[in-house]
Amino acid sequence: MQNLILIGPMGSGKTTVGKQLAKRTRMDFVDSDHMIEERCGVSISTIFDIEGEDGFRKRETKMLSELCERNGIVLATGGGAVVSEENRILLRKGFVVYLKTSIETQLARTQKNQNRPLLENVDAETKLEELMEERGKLYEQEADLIVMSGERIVSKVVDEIIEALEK
Ligand SMILES: Nc1ncnc2c1ncn2[C@@H]1O[C@H](COP(=O)(O)OP(=O)(O)O)[C@@H](O)[C@H]1O
Ligand SMILES: O=C(O)C1=C[C@@H](OP(=O)(O)O)[C@@H](O)[C@H](O)C1
Ligand SMILES: [Mg+2]
Repeated sequence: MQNLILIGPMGSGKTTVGKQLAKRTRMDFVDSDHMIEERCGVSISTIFDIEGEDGFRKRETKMLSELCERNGIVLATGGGAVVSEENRILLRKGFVVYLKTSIETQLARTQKNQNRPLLENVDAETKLEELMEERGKLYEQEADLIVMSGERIVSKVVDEIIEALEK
């Protein structure tokens, strides 16, 4: 069975939607960031502190290559997973769903969470805009399905993905 892979920016809901989608489809849920944290025994922020973004990206590619070997999982990626071509090729083995949102929604949803190092000590709105400038086209290009995930309850987003899969 093909993997269902969620892509999109920070705060688009990949982790949250992925968990519910997995329950509803009776597939296993895997979040690549959580798997990296489990393997390293420290948070994503600590990995960025010690090894920089480059170190994190190497770990992310290694993790994605392992996870994409599995079958029948719902995989929530991190927002930067699409930047590397190597990652994009790996993700294409699955059915890729892009959770699309506005910057305002991303801002509201990421405000409370402390574990997003790219948004620490910077103007978060400017940073999210810059990242979308760089990554927006890649999300669109890699998507087999695009679902709007702003201003909607999680179960509605999941409904829409399941309906599209059944077609
Ligand atoms: N569709 C949604 N409606 C309302 N809140 C949401 C929705 N999707 C996610 N959230 C909330 O937004 C925050 C960030 O979601 P998360 O799943 O961690 O995003 P991502 O993994 O894409 O960065 C969480 O607190 C989550 O509960
Ligand atoms: O956009 C990014 O580059 C990142 C997004 C994060 O995941 P979420 O999109 O799940 O927040 C996490 O992988 C890391 O902080 C880097
Ligand atoms: Mg996440």
